[in-house]
This record gives sequence, C-alpha cells and structure tokens, in this order.
Amino acid sequence: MFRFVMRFKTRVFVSVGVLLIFTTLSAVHLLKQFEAPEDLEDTNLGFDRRARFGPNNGRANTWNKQETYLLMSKGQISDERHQNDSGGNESQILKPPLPRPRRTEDGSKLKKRQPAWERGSSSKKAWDDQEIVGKGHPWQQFHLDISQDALYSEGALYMDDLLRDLASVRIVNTSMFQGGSQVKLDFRLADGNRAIVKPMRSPREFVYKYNNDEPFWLDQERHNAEIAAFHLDRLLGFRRVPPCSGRLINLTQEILLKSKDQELLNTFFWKDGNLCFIGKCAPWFCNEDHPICAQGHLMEVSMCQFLPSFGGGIPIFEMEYPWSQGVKESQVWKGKNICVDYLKDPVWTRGRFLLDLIEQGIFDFFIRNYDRHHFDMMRKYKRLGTVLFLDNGKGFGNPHVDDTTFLAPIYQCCKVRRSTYLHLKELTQLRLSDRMRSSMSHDPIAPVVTEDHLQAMDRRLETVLQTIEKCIHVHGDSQVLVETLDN
Ligand SMILES: Nc1ncnc2c1ncn2[C@@H]1O[C@H](COP(=O)(O)OP(=O)(O)OP(=O)(O)O)[C@@H](O)[C@H]1O
Ligand SMILES: [Mn+2]
Repeated sequence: MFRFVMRFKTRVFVSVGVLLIFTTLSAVHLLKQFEAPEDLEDTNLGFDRRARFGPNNGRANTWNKQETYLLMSKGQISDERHQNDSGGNESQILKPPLPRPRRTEDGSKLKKRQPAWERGSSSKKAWDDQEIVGKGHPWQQFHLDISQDALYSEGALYMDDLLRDLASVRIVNTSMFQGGSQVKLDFRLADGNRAIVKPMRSPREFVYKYNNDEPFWLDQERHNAEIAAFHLDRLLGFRRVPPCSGRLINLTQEILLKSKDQELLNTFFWKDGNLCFIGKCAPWFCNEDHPICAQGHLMEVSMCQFLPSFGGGIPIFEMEYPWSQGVKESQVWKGKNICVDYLKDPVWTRGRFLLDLIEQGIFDFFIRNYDRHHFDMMRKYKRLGTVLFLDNGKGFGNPHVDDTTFLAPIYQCCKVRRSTYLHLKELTQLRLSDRMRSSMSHDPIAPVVTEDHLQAMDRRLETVLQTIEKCIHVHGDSQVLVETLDN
C-alpha cells in the first residue's frame, strides 16, 4: 500500500513538473514574439534575410523551365530574389513595426539576431584569401585607399595602372563565381589580384526594350555596362563602383586549358566554329538557350576589381532598396510618397545613407538599371560607410527611353546633397557624353557603349537637374540642398 501511495505521489509530481515546464516554455515563446530587437535599425530597414551565398545557388537540377516561365509571367516570381524572398510578396517596408519572430531558412528559430553587417561574415572562406599584404601593386594601393566615404580617392594616381593591370596581367586561374543570378567568373591574376568577370552576351547595338516581350527579369547582363558604370560613377563624383576594365580573352587558352573548375568546364562546347559555355547560375539564364559564345576563341569580358573583406568574410552586406523597380515592390512607392515617413524617422535620417540612396536613384536613372532591388554597404564601416553601386550589368540597355520613376527618391524626398547638385551643374559645362567617351577611350574594348548611350547621358543629366530644380522651386534652396539630414 505504502509503495502504491509513493508511486502515485511520484507520478503526480512528475506530471505537475512536466506541466509547469510546458507552461513556462509557452509563456517564454509568447513573450519572445514581442521582444524588442537588438538592432532596431535592422528591423525597420528591412534588412535582407536571404542567404545569397547559400548552397542553393546552383539549383539547375530541380529546375523545370516551363514552370519557371509560367510563374514569372503570372508575376509570382520575377527573378531569383523574389523567388527567395522569405516575406512572400509583400514589401518589407510595409511590415508592421512590431518585430516578428525570426526564423532560419529551415524554419527553426534564430537565437539572437546579429546586425546585418555581421551576418554571414564568416560563411565563405573563399572571400578571405585576397588580403592586403603589401602596397606595391596598384590593386593593393586601391585596397588601402578604400574609405568610409568612397571606394577610392579623387584623382587616385594608381587608377590608370590598376585598369591596365586588370586588362593585361596574366590570368592564372579561373572558376565560376557563386552568388547572384547570372554568369560570373572569378579570375585570379599573376600579381595576386582577383576580379569578378562578366562575359559578353550580346552586341553593343542590341537594345533591350523592357516591355511584355522583353521583361526586365529576362534581360541578360551586359559586360560593357559594368565598365561604363564605373566611368560614369567616377565622373559623377560618387566613386562607389569598383574599378572595371574590358579585356579580350582567349577562351581556350585562358579558361578551357587553365581552369580547375570541373563544373564550369563541363558546360563548354563548340557551336558553328565558336567556343561556347553555359556556366552555372539561375536556371533561366544558365541553359542551352542562352549559350555564352566566343568569336572563335576570343571573347570580350569585363574585369571588375574584387573588394577586400578586411579581415575575413563577405566584404559587403545588403539591404532592401525602398524604390526597387520590381513589379510588386514598385507598386508600394509608385502610388504614394514613401519618403514623407522616412524623413520623419531618425533611423532613416541618421547618417549618410538616405542621401546616398537619393544619389543611387540619380545613378540608376542615368544607366536605366531596373535591377537595383537592394543596396550594398561595406561591412567594415557598418552603417557609417557609403552605399556602393555594385552590379550594374543590367544598365545601358535602352538609350532611347528615359524612365523618370528612377528619380522617385529625389522627387519624393526633395533632398539632395548641395555638393552633388553643384557638381552635376558643372558637368553641363563640358558635355558629359564627351567626358564619358574620353574616359573610356583607353579601354581595350572601346568604344565601350554606342553613341546613342552617350547622348542619353547628356539628356538625362538635364532631366536630373530639372527634377532637383522643381523641388527647389517648391520648397526653397535651403530645404532641398543639404549636406546632412540630421537636425
Ligand atoms: N567587386 C566586388 N567585390 C566583391 N564582391 C562583389 C563585387 N561585385 C559584386 N560582389 C558580390 O557578388 C554578388 C553578385 O554579384 P552581382 O550582383 O554582380 O551578380 P548578379 O548575378 O548580377 O546578381 P543578381 O542576380 O543579384 O543581379 C553581389 O551581390 C556582391 O555581394
Ligand atoms: Mn545583376
């Protein structure tokens, strides 16, 4: 009897104990949902949650082409980014101010949220192996010259040498560059330098229209756009695009016979006497319908300077760009002035990046870049560094049509750096098209863009200035032309 009572008591204790543990866990779980985030800015700005460099990058095996096209035409996915967005089709900006419980990609809950500039910093060993170990080479001087305010200093003396080296130093190894949706190669040069390489895919004269037949997500990147973007950015005085040079490579000698990347080599084939490859990237770009072909053995490529990681990990972090031209994202800002709220919010007005984003809008209007869904900043400087203009391959597609909606950050915020406005005005004195032509004239693949694109630069400069001046007319010079948004 005594034993029976004891067993009964133990069972009651155990049951009550288990019940208590469950109740506590549920309470903690509920409380956590409303817990304030460590990095408030992070939440409000809609920092990107996708692991862009995750192992899913090559998902060609599971791809069903028709399915992808069907989904895209229905607007369910518009490109790789949208397909991966964890938030479904709503914009991050529209999300309620209360933080949601965060989850990892496999659905389990994250313990502690790191700021965006720390996330993923140690996830890619490959980013660590080109660090500054001297200052003899132009690329090393470039790495040392990177600052919080710009990728390189005004009038950097090593720049011509750096561009020349990118175009001529012997290539010692090549492989696929993982990350992003389109084909990119990773070149190692004999001087220790490293470049991100985009191959030529269509002739300079090809005009991508951006209509129902030529939707923005199917636009293949242009190697020459990366080069022209570097020169334009330098002339506009931003210095936020990494140096890029053109180069003519021998695909057989410099990749087929040199690369150790078997996955890449497996995609090589000959077509009509030209050496071609497919590469590994998003399945709607890397397939038999989109071969990348040399002329015989020769192929034009863009060689863009790799950024240093400054001590390990991916050198940059990215955040969602509020004025993205994505089909769904643009619905948010095309119908309403989203900047009114940003200008009242210290999270947005603190520091430099809202003014940088306004300049990014100007830059993307010039190059007509529909691919700016995110913006990049250097991990080293956290929120204090300049916004970078990386990935300009979809720019310079159509020189005949100007899309003023790229200027939404200007006409919605009606703020622009005074120094930028004055610099743009100065550029009208000596024609921007002439400066661009002359700046790019030494490139090995000059003429880098067609005359129509150069003429578009002059026309678009006028439109940018008119847009700023309209703001000045309404709000007054001192309200519009500012150097900082902090009060
Ligand atoms: N010069 C650089 N140095 C270091 N990393 C870079 C550089 N340029 C780009 N990256 C990184 O590589 C990623 C992929 O490059 P990029 O955006 O040009 O590729 P993409 O295929 O055009 O991408 P997407 O599909 O997003 O348009 C960038 O998001 C950035 O993180
Ligand atoms: Mn791109």
